[in-house]
Amino acid sequence: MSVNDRPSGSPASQQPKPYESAFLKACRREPVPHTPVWFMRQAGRSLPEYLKVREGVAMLDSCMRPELVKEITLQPVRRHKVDAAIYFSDIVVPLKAIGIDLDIKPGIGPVVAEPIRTRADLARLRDLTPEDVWYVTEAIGMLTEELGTTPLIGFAGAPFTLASYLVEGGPSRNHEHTKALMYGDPQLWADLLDRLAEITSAFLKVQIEAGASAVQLFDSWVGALAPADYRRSVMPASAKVFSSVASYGVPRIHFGVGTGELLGLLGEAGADVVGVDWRVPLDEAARRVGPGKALQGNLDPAVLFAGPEAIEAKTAEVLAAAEGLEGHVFNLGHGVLPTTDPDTLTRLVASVHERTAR
Ligand SMILES: Cc1c2[nH]c(c1CCC(=O)O)Cc1[nH]c(c(CCC(=O)O)c1C)Cc1[nH]c(c(CCC(=O)O)c1C)Cc1[nH]c(c(C)c1CCC(=O)O)C2
Repeated sequence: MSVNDRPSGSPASQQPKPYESAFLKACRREPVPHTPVWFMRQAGRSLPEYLKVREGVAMLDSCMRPELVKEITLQPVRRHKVDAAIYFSDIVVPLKAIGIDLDIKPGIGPVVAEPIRTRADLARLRDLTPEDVWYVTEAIGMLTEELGTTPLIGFAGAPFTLASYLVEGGPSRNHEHTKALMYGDPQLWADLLDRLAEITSAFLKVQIEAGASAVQLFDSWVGALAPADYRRSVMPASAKVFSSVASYGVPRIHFGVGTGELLGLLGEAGADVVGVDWRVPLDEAARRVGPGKALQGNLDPAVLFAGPEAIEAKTAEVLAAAEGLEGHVFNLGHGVLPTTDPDTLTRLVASVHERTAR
């Protein structure tokens, strides 16, 4: 029994629950009062109140302070009236928590001191326990209380995207070391991805057990792979993550960038909701994903710089392509860009709600 179950007679059910929220209904492909909206990277540098509370606090340190995590997670909910909160953290937090020496460098991203490239290196990836990430349990406990009926999305990096940072040692355009390992030593690669699947599964379970109502698996860089390689070398690990949390019954969202050719497989890996970037219109994405899944997306985040008329026109385009989908969660096709004017995001939420009110 989790906090996400339908209300019953138990005392815990007397608190308002997000079960009937538009966001969770859309994920379950049920009728909604309006199309729900949230934004990847809705918390972060686009918000002056975020920059203020982050002053003098390093990114990874901020992820380990429950009060600060709570405040940053709530900021975009208060300001934009989005339909869901996303837990403030980073995909590398569970790796840091098991003792990998890494940092998030401003303007660069995660940097790993000693890349993982050999069988001996694998031993550094030990199991993650709930005690390793006690601050996640504590922050989510506080958050679900404050959020009331607004759902909280938990998240993790998918095995491929985590492997890419670990093997390259940092952000990479071509993922050459990662692919060299994948093509050159398939057994070591499979063992590495399996290890990461275990860690990711444990991290998602901590978040769900603490009260997250949905989870998103970010495989941001998986669009670098051809479908046959994805199916053979990556999908088993991502599928393991999805099946490890299936019994909780919370919606599982799967997202990557440049995944037009992979959309069907991203669904097949075990997602209930497939995230789509801006390169494939949602009606075409629905054909590629097939029946039985909701879709999330897919306004180009750069459109938010084009002025109110263009934003409205492109929003209408996304919603028109989403008409007739089994379930649609409105989002950007990737994260909010740091220089985005936050007022455009607030207006966008209101506009989607107005245009889709039923
Ligand atoms: C690939 C990836 C990372 N982190 C994440 C991904 C997957 C999502 C995606 O594809 O964008 C996931 C992530 N990272 C962060 C969140 C917070 C929740 C939210 O979406 O609001 C989420 C969901 C906070 C963050 N994670 C990071 C920031 C910026 C650092 C800061 O504010 O000081 C935030 C708010 C740092 C980070 N961490 C990472 C990158 C590429 C960067 C940006 C580096 C930079 O441009 O400075 C790795």
